[in-house]
Amino acid sequence: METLDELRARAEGAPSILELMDDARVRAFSAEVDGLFFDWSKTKVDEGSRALLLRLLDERGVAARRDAMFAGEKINETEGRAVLHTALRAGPDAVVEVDGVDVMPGVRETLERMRAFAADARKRFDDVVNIGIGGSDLGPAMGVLALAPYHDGPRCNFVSNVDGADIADALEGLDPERTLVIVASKTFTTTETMTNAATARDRLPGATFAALSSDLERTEAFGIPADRVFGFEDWVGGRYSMWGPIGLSLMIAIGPERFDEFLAGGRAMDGHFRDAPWARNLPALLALSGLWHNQVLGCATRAVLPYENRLARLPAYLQQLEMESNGKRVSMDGAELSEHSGPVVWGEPGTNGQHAFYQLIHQGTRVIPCEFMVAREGHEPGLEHHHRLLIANCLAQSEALMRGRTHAEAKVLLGEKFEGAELDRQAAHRVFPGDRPSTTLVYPKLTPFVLGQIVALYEHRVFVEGTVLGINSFDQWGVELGKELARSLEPILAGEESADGKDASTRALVERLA
Ligand SMILES: O=P(O)(O)OC[C@H]1O[C@](O)(CO)[C@@H](O)[C@@H]1O
Repeated sequence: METLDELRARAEGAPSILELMDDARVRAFSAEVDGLFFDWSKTKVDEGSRALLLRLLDERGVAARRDAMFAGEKINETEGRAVLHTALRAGPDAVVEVDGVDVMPGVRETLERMRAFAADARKRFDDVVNIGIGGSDLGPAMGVLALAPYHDGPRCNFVSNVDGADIADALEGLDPERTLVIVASKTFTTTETMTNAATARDRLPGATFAALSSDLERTEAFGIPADRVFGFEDWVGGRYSMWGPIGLSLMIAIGPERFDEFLAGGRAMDGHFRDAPWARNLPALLALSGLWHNQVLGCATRAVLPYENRLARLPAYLQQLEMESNGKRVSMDGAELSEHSGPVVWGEPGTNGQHAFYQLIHQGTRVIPCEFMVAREGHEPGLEHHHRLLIANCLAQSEALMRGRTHAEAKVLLGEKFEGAELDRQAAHRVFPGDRPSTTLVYPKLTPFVLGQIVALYEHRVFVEGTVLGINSFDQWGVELGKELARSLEPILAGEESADGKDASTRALVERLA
């Protein structure tokens, strides 16, 4: 891609972030929508590079593909499907057609059924156990923790791992009469989920079961009556599904009205993504900062660092959203990508990470672009001083990464303690190279509406990055081979089949573990 080459050339010998920094830059390299403020001034993108990055969006036809997505066109070409998670949060008057048929009456009807079911479940049950994995787990699990201050419904437990410890621990001490087990699986075939669901049925007789799935035949075969099944269409991808039936546990936890606020937050971000010019468009700006760091500068990872303890599951949620979407090796036409695919995404809430892995971010030899997130206000009355410390730490980290500390400054700090060569040696360990990039997302307070804004912001960011790279962000063929091989190994481990066809290492491991 020529524009990317031009960007790489500009990045060579670009001024430092501190040299670029001034008030005008902060104004130019930040944008705000509905209280959400994104600052990407602490990157090395200058005006010229920003113009090229924006050009990339036009060259790659991002606007046309975005409009095609919202219009229900089948942009998930390898599976022949539309991509319409946005329909799950569209307003009451929306009309969204797939193959000439408006899908919104069905969406609204399911949402109404969910609301009635959730309202009743909030009275009848003390515990909800959501059994699902990947997109059928991470969204609601992340959301229930994030919105703990609004959680006034039954306790919610999330079981995902096929490790029997997960389901055994979750079922411990539950009263079947007061427990709702939700089997969440789009396909209703996923080994982990179906194994855990069968165990729950055996071990908790008398519990009420509900299902969230696209496959109504399989839910019936499992024995779940139709009035406790909430279906969705194939145009909702697993990792984009927490807005609909897969969000049922979240709706039960916080109540239907607050779930509506969550949907409204997502809807507001959709409107912004569709209407705002790219230069002020938050999903586009997040994507451009991502492309700059990953494809232009060659940084293979990015850290997501929420200064919000209740966003502890957000990095895991974003790992699936970003890495399952944009971790591809070929472009839409099947040709090998000419650029790297999406980055490794990882992170932990601050300030905990500061006492664990930030050492490497500050002084390691590789540059790790950091995405900080922080709220202006917390939820804990009387603990405002905690929140001030939280904000101070968040801002201190991005400042330290940018500013760094020179050898001369380190020597001054050491004062009289050392001299000569020993002073130089000791100072070298205390040098911070600085000029390390970060972005900061500031939100007013982690309400259901704001969580909706943030999740939709990241969804669209992934879409923009994927589109620029020519990737289909909505399939996940890369998970299939491991599943097939696990299916072939299970009977070998059970002693029912021979390991002869396997390689020497796998045979030796089977022998040790069988
Ligand atoms: O909801 P299902 O069909 O059980 O799938 C769970 C997860 O498994 C995957 O298909 C990957 O194996 C994810 O994309 C999906 O979110």
